Parts: sequence; C-alpha cells; structure tokens
Amino acid sequence: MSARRPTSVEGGKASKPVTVSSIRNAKGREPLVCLTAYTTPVAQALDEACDLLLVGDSLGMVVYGLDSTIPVTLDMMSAHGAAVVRGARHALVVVDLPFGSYQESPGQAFQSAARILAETGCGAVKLEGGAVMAETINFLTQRGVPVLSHIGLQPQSVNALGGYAARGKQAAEAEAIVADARAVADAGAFAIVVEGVVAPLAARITETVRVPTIGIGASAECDGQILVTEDMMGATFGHVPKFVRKYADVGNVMREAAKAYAEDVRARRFPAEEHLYGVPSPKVAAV
Ligand SMILES: Nc1nc(=O)c2c([nH]1)NC[C@@H]1CN(c3ccc(C(=O)N[C@@H](CCC(=O)O)C(=O)O)cc3)CN21
Ligand SMILES: CC(C)C(=O)C(=O)O
Ligand SMILES: [Mg+2]
Repeated sequence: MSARRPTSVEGGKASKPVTVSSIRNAKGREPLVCLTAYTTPVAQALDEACDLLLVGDSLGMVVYGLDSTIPVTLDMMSAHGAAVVRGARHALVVVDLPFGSYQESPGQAFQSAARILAETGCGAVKLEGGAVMAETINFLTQRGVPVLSHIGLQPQSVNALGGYAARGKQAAEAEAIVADARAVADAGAFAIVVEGVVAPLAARITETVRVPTIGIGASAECDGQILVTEDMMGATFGHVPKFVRKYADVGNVMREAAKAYAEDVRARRFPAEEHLYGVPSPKVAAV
C-alpha cells in the first residue's frame, strides 16, 4: 500500500488525529477538506482523505427522506454522531445541533451540546446563525464546547426564508453577512461554514476573519470546502444543488448490483457452492 498523502492540517507529519486547534491554525495553508458522514462505514471510507467529517442535520433529508432539516432531533444526531466517531481515526468529527435544540438560550444550547459531546465523543458542534448566535457561541466556547459556525444560507431557517436561494446578492444583505462572520469569529467559533453566498462575498468574508472559512456553494477562495457526501458520490436520486460536482455514480452502481443479484436469484445461480455451509464429511467426523 502506498503512503497516504498528508492532508493540509498535518504539515507533512505522520497521520495524527485532527484537532480543533489544527483546523483553526490551517488558515493560509492548504485548503481544508471536509465532507458529511452519517454512518460508520462511510466515515471509515472518507476518514483518510478528509480533515473534518460533519454529521450534518442534512441526514434528515438524505437518510430519512424528510423534505427539510426542521424535524431532525437530538436523538438522531446523537445516534449518527456516535456511529461516525466509531469510524473516524483521523478526521475531526463535528455534529450539527438540530433545529430547536439551541436557539432558545445559551443554557439550552449548552445542555444540547454537552449531551452530544458526551454521547458521541465528537470534537465539536456546529450551529446555524450569525450575530444573533454570538452570545451563545461565546457561552459555549467559554465552557469547553468548541463551536463551528454556519452563516449565509441557513437551511434550518427555510420556513422564514421561503427556500434555498443564494444569499448576499443585495448590498445590504451582503453587509449583514460580513457582520455575522465578524460576530461569530469574535465570539470564539474555531471556523465558519459559509453556505450559498455569491462568490465575491465569500472571498470578502475569508479576507475579513482570522478563522478558516469552509465553503459550500460559496467559491474556491474559502479556506476549505464541504459537500454532502451522497451528493458528490451520486448516491441521491432527487434534485442536486448547482454547487455540487459529481465524483461517482453510486446510485446507479447500487441499482445495477440489485439487478444482477435479482437475475442470479431468479436463475438459481446464487448462492453457489462457495457460499454454502457444508455438513462434516463422515471421514472428518470419524477422526
Ligand atoms: N442532499 C443535500 N445536500 C445539501 O447540500 C443540503 C441538504 N441535502 N440538506 C440541508 C441543506 C439544504 N441545502 C440546499 C438545498 C437545496 C438547494 C437548492 O436546490 N438550490 C437551488 C437554487 C435555489 C434557488 O435559487 O431558489 C439550486 O439549484 O442550486 C441548495 C441548498 C444544502 N443542504
Ligand atoms: C451542508 C452542511 C454544511 C450541513 O450543515 C449539513 O450537512 O447539514
Ligand atoms: Mg446542517
């Protein structure tokens, strides 16, 4: 097996687990490589290539077939977070706090985050919101909970926004999003996910804050990129957002495998000799 190519936050040293500080200090170095994961085997497959694995609340849509992330619960995030941590040896695992588990107060956010850290063993939590979440981010980071921020397009606000359209097209909205970035960075977030904003705004935010920006639908000028794994693997069957590049066709690989299996079963070609448990032969039994 060939040696693994060092990722950006390792500085070329042997593979060490990625930490919150190594992510924070990665700004200005190689881009941060981030993907979502919801299960142990997917985490095992992605771990080596990635700096950060996000257990996104997008699992509600991707795994559970919900039509938004709003109904996702803390129980779901805890179960999938623990599964991903079991499959990750290298990448930092971050778990999304779901809608309704942190917006009410810093105290509520701390309760939810503490539960997620304790039950999953993940390294940090992510929460959506800019300036309005600054007090909460400060409360958590002062109490031992590392926070990844998420600004720009915030899917948990889909009911207030009326859809998933890109943000920051108007100058006033762009200014507000830059102010959000400053506020969450000042409050102690170790990095910021910037989702669905016009490209020049993503570049401006990246210049403005001292922590890394991780873009999704936001431009290559961010300090890192994240995508939903099933989107970039071609493992979903619905609409795929414009910002996704498809690196594989896993959905069709599964469809074809199911067809081949069906043909073998119907033709009694499966199972074959090598799949059968034999009874001991009389000779073996006599020894
Ligand atoms: N599979 C999946 N991928 C994601 O990136 C993702 C989720 N689910 N669920 C949670 C949020 C929701 N996100 C989304 C969902 C849809 C669009 C989308 O369809 N956007 C349209 C443009 C919409 C408009 O301009 O009105 C697009 O075609 O890109 C974008 C982001 C990003 N997140
Ligand atoms: C798309 C990423 C940033 C996310 O929040 C999620 O997967 O839930
Ligand atoms: Mg999310």
